[in-house]
Amino acid sequence: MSDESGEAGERDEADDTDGPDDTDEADETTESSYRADTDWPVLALMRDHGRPYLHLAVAGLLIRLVWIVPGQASTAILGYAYDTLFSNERTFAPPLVPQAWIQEPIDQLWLVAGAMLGLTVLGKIFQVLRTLSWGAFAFNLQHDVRTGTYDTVQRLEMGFFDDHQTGEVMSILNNDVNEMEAFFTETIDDAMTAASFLLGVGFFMALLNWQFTLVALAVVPVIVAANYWFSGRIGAAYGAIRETTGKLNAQLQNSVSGISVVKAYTAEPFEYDRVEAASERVVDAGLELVDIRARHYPSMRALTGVGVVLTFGVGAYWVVDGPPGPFTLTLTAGTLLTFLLYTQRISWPMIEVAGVIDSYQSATASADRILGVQRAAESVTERPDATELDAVDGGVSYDDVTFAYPESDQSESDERESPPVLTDVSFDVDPGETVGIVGPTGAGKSTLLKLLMRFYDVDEGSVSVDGHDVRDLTVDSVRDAVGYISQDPFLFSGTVRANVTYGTPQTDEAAVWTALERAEADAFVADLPDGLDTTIGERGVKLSGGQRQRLCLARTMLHDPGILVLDEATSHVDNETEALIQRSIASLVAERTTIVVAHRLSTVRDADRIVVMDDGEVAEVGTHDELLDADGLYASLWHVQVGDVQSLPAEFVDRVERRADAITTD
Ligand SMILES: Nc1ncnc2c1ncn2[C@@H]1O[C@H](COP(=O)(O)OP(=O)(O)OP(=O)(O)O)[C@@H](O)[C@H]1O
Repeated sequence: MSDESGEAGERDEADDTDGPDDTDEADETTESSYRADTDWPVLALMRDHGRPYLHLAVAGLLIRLVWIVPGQASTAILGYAYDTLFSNERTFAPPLVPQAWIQEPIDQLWLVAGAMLGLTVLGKIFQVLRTLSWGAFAFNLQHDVRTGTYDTVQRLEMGFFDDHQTGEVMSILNNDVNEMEAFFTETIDDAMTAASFLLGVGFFMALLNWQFTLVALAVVPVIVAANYWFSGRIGAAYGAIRETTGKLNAQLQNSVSGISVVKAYTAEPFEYDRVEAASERVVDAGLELVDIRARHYPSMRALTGVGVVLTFGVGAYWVVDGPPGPFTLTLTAGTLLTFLLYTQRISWPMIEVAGVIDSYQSATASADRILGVQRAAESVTERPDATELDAVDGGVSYDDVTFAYPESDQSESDERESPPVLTDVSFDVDPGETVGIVGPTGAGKSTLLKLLMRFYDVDEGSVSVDGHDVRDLTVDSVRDAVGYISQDPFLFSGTVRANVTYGTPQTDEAAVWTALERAEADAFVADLPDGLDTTIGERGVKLSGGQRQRLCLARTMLHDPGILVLDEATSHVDNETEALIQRSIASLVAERTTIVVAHRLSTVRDADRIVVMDDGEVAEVGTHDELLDADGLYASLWHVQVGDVQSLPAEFVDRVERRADAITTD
């Protein structure tokens, strides 16, 4: 909060240098993707998030309004006392005070001193109340913006995360929201302080001598014009700073999270160059900002100085020689003293206006990005009449499913469709059945699972659970019914217990150990230094791939879903661990419908049925033996895996060679 008599609140540049990316190209392509392009984005955020705390803002505003006139009365009293007590130009007869109390000059002096002291004490009490109510409003509002934006981000469809870099989203949730805090807690109050100061001073000036007020405020139109110019320039500069800061964060996040690859390839100098380039772009944007400020603030001071000199020069002439030119009102020395004090003091709010514009434009650049995330289109939306999937039998059907990933052309801010990755896919999984999905890389296997989880919605056809189109069901109830174990299982930084009971926090210790036993994870967890309470590091880095996978299986066992989908769940482990995991998966699979995506065909050999995908289409369906007998794509893949390459048909070998050529050409 600025002191009312203090200097202009020039913003600290250090606040603004928190932020570039892989390449210059990426800079260009993501530029418009975080912009809401809304008029008045700060007001929109306040409207969306400030309602519950409106009473606090109103209290702060009322206190401010009540104090506008009394806040400037001391200076007017000083001028009045000078004219009446020292130069005897006027009689001492203040309103509302019985004349009998102020017969003697000493009584008059006491009254003046008492009034000024009373106004100062009352002013400080009002300032405390105003600061408390406005501060409470500002922090609650900022909290609401942060949690609201986070909630929106976690509900956005997966496509958003495919297109946006985590580091930049983090930058919005953290840096941009923090920028808003500075605006809510300081600038709004500073703006009101400056406005009420100007109004109060303007009121007393006009009351004392409206003609001389025109002279004293002659520089104001020039100041307004200069601030208008400043507002446009500084707004563009802040937009560039937020943009480059977000990209720097994205680059830092990329480089730090890929640190093991960086080290393995001794790519530290390369990564350093990328971070340096990104940081230099922030510096360039920051220097532009500094340049604009460096020109503007001194100009403001010079202009207000000209105002004081003008007031003194014309005022002194006016007092001595009477009103100049067209003016008619007389000016006393005491009134001139009051005007001089006012014009001196007015320079702070005049410059503060520039600080408020500066901070407002900074907040606008951040608010625009926050709203850009809050208003990101959701491609998976819940129908208003969506129903809950209650008791799950576990039947799953894919009917003529065609799907293409939405491809966003961010530089144009529009979306266009990429070629379909699934075309007319149909197959059923009966309750309790285990179905394997196999096929060459990129055939669309994982995509099938993502459609079932409603990470995306089909373009044509339908995916159903127990006969209900998943689009007619609530997203939560579908995801509750499906247990998904991916290729790269995610563990949160925290204890083994917190990770295994994630989603089922009330589980007792005995149930946790049972789940660990069934997942074949009990032995290694018991050997950890603190057992269930051992901290396993960010993303479980202190565990092996197989251990992580088994903890995820234990988590799924506690969750006990009606349908289990496994996406290459054993792809990252050795044969011994695979055998262990397969044993634990077997106990999960026995009780529920299971869909298993696998490259290692041995994983699905015993499945009730195997769906063979090829280039987004279903190529074959059957049991392992049926498919081998059919001697098609599955049989060829099987021969590759068992090392029997002599039995491969010529067209399969051709196909693999064409694919390899295509990859090399790409
Ligand atoms: N988020 C995405 N956005 C755009 N295209 C995608 C996305 N995810 C996958 N694809 C593309 O969709 C196609 C099918 O991918 P999918 O992951 O389903 O194949 P897959 O058969 O599971 O492959 P793999 O066996 O290598 O895991 C691929 O061409 C892939 O490049």
